[in-house]
Amino acid sequence: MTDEIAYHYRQIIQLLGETPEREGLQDTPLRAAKAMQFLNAGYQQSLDDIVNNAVFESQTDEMVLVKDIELYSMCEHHLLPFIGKCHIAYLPNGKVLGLSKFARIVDMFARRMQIQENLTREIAEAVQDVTQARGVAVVIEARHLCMMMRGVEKQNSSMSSSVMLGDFRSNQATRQEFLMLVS
Ligand SMILES: Nc1nc2c(ncn2[C@@H]2O[C@H](COP(=O)(O)OP(=O)(O)OP(=O)(O)O)[C@@H](O)[C@H]2O)c(=O)[nH]1
Ligand SMILES: [Zn+2]
Repeated sequence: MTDEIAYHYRQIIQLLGETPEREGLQDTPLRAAKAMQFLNAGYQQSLDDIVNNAVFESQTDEMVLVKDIELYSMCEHHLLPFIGKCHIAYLPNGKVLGLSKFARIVDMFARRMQIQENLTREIAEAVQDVTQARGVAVVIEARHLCMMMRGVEKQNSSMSSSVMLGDFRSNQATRQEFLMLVS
């Protein structure tokens, strides 16, 4: 698979006007193939694998917030990166999720071809699925290189997207508390 992707990268490099045989580019197709496979590794993962049963019984029913999870993904329109932060909160319902698993869930969905809105929803639904929480809230703030390096070339714009499930959707005070904590 890696060799096949590398073969196509070699063709692309040539079509873009470069000489794939020149010294600096000789190993580039293979490196690029490996990098692209890493950035799309989320397709090979499942929620069960990454959560690995790290769900623990707990009587806490207060909001748990994991803030500022770094996020690197690729926009599905241009295959260029979008980079930002993800904030996840949930209202436990007898179970809590291992802390590192929030970042693993973000990475699993970010390492796929995405648009930010769908990524936000997939993360929220996965956390809901695993924790059976009374509510889940996810906010992503990101900058899209397809808008910065090309296209409209706007360097300072960023995009915020959010998904509120359960009590975060139905209870204004809960939603406000979350938004205040992440702002
Ligand atoms: N909503 C949303 N749009 C995105 C995301 N990533 C990229 N896009 C947009 O997808 C759109 C694709 O538009 P097209 O007109 O088909 O493609 P294009 O000619 O390359 O568009 P420009 O970027 O405007 O040059 C652009 O408006 C991008 O800014 C994302 O995560 N969410
Ligand atoms: Zn794009």
